[in-house]
Amino acid sequence: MLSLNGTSFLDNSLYGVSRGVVQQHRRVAPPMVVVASVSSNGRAGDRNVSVLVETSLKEIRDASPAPPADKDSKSKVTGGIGDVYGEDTATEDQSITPWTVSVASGYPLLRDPHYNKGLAFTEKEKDAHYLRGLLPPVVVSQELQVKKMMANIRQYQVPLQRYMAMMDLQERNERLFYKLLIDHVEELLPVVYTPTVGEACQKYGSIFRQPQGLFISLKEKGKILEVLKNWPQQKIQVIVVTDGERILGLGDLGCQARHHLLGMGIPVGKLSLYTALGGIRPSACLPVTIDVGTNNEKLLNDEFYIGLRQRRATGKEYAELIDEFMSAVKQTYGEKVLIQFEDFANHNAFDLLAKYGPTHLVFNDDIQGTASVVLAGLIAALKLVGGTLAEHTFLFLGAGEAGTGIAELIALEMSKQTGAPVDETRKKIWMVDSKGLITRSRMEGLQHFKRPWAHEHGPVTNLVDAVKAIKPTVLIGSSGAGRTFTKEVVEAMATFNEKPVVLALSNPTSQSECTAEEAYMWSEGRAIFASGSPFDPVEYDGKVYASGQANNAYIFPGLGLGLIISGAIRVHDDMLLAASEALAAQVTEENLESGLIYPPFSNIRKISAKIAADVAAKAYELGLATRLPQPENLVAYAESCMYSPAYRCYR
Ligand SMILES: O=C([O-])CC(=O)C(=O)O
Ligand SMILES: [Mg+2]
Repeated sequence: MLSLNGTSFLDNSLYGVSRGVVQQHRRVAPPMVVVASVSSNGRAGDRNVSVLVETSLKEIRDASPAPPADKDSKSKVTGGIGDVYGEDTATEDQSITPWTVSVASGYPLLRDPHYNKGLAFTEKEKDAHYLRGLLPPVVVSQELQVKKMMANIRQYQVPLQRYMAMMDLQERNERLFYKLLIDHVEELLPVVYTPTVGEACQKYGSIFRQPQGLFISLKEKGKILEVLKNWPQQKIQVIVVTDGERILGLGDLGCQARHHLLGMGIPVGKLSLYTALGGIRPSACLPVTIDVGTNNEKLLNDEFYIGLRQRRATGKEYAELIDEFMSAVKQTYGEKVLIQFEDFANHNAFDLLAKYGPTHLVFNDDIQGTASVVLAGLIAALKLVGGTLAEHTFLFLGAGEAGTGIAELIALEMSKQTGAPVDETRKKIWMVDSKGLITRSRMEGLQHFKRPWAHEHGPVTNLVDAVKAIKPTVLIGSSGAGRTFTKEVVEAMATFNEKPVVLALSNPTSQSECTAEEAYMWSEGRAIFASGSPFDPVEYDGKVYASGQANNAYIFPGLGLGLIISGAIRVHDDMLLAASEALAAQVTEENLESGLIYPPFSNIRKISAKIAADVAAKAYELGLATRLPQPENLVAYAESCMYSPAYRCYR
């Protein structure tokens, strides 16, 4: 262990670098425990920590005891609090030279969310890390902390208060936050994710918090490479990026809401799930908000708005900023970093995916993740309603990213199953947009992503008439418009289907096309229903109906893990199909009997490992994997790579 007294350590000429922050550090009373190294390019990496140290990896190794045998720290340089990677999963590339990491002890240690354990520091740790007197005498287990925090959170009746309590915890004690989220995933998912995150993005305006990700605005044009260097972590594996133009079904939230945290609400929320549900270590996740302005008048006129106060840049200006970002990311983190596009507006989302799909490891959650989760639900639903996919007829309300993305994946799967060309299988899928049924006669005015769904039919101007005309067996809401599956619509579905499949996908709950209660009531309890945001079980006619959550949160964490563990360099549609099939395979007879077409979220880490294994297997099969040789048991390998939120012992 390289454990040095701060003052003498800084005076030691072996460790040559000293910058302004070092001076600042000298004034901090408690000595420091430091684990340090710099990247091979000699660049001091971590501008946010209080000490920057330049030395070679070898010097640290020499100064370190033999690595302990436990799995967590295997073959890594360890020292004092935290190792040079800062986290512990096998998803790390052991060959890279690490970034600078320095870790404070004493008072700053209690303020560092990555290492803070609160009341769980042991007596030995209190002595070794200058904590004595800074904490009350009790030493509690992480389990007891979880119990206490859950009791605190349950005291709040208002979801936004629970959300804030969770965000506070994340900023205070990251491992406890993830332990809570993992151990109580079903209860806490609606708190840190949809619907509450959407409400938070819209409503919360008064509390200042720490920024939690990178803001890249037009002001940073020409400097994005430098901006990325300001982020404290170097080994990034997943980036979730949004430009805020279509947040959930809520529209343009610009740089979003009115304070720093919420500017990042969606990317931060998604990445929390990458960690909790998919086991990607937190320090490998980078949330990014691209700010090119907003067309939301309310925000533009809001004196507290934190984003660029201008209308959205478009065309060349927009494309150049994104292009600079994409290049800078690849240059900084290499070609195996996964970039997830989230909540871009339709007019950019498809183009960005088409443009960067061939050159980067990119994934659009709203087009591809939603598609994969819905296909999984449909595969499971077939066991209840009978028939093959190709024997069903699909009608979508909403022909944007989610709708056309899902439709395309269904058409691909049908084609795979029947051998018919995709052009043919698409004919079983119909779409209604704001102008009515999409038909060939409307072809000229249609955006390119809607055209494959324009079939021969006379004009139909609204959903009810479309339902009556097409007689779909499956009705899918991807409109972002709440309460659009009216009584008449659901009743019509129930007249010609014994078990109508009704999926109300739009988020958050306020935008859901109908509620679970409405779906069951209006179909006399016969609907197979799932929704993007969760609904509590409902009672109808003396029977309790639970409904599943058709949300991409089932897919992206496992898909991301699979891409990372295989070192994949591109996302392929077959990986999405593999993810769908893996998820559908996790739906048990028991789930189906109670009307659920998704497995419970309580098993999500196991499910993610299975999805990851099948996605990775597909990456190897397609020759897109770079991590060789292929592990023999991919499920076991995926599981062994997952981040654990258990506290580590600081020696
Ligand atoms: O965030 C969610 O809950 C699902 C999603 O991607 C969206 O609605 O845009
Ligand atoms: Mg989304």
